[in-house]
Amino acid sequence: MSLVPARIIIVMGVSGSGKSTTGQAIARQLHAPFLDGDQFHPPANVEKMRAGTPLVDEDRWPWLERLAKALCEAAEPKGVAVGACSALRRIYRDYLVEKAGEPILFVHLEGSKELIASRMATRQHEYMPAALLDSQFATLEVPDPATENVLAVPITDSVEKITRTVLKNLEHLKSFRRWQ
Ligand SMILES: Nc1ncnc2c1ncn2[C@@H]1O[C@H](COP(=O)(O)OP(=O)(O)O)[C@@H](O)[C@H]1O
Ligand SMILES: O=C(O)[C@H](O)[C@@H](O)[C@H](O)[C@H](O)COP(=O)(O)O
Repeated sequence: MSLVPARIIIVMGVSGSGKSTTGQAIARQLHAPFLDGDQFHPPANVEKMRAGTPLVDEDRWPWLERLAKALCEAAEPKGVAVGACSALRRIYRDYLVEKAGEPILFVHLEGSKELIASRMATRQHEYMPAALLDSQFATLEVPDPATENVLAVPITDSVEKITRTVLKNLEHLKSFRRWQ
């Protein structure tokens, strides 16, 4: 499926894959607002993850809805907004699109568990333990480019290179012109 024009871009992937870092870099280049999914969790979700307990579907629906609606609002002023959200399962991605009421371009940060574990080991995170990485991979349903509006990029590339790759793909989306 060729990429569908979207005002909302969500950088997705397992914890530690680089969503916050890359999402901020893309937003900077687009002069767009950046919304980090981590900020939209209810306290109960944060406490659960901090305690080393993986979230389940029921924990995620209100979080995903809040983030989708906030991204819609954030995209109003300039016609673009960038988010970071693990969006691990296909049903979560479909739910984000449903609640946004418009297309979303997902950028999937793909990398090995070993590489991501090594990056988690050297980062400071408010609450997410590296011990949850296994459950993240167990829950991840890799997006299918044939049926989902997704661009997969390898996290072995630098943040700068990933950002360039994403922007290059946006150029083919007519909505990109409004952002320049
Ligand atoms: N492309 C990259 N190359 C090297 N290091 C990266 C890259 N992207 C992110 N990082 C580093 O990996 C760690 C995890 O990134 P982060 O943005 O916190 O991931 P997430 O938001 O998916 O949990 C951070 O220390 C970050 O600086
Ligand atoms: O289970 C999930 O859907 C994810 O764990 C999601 O909740 C997010 O990944 C965490 O908030 C940790 O944030 P980072 O992805 O920034 O590590």
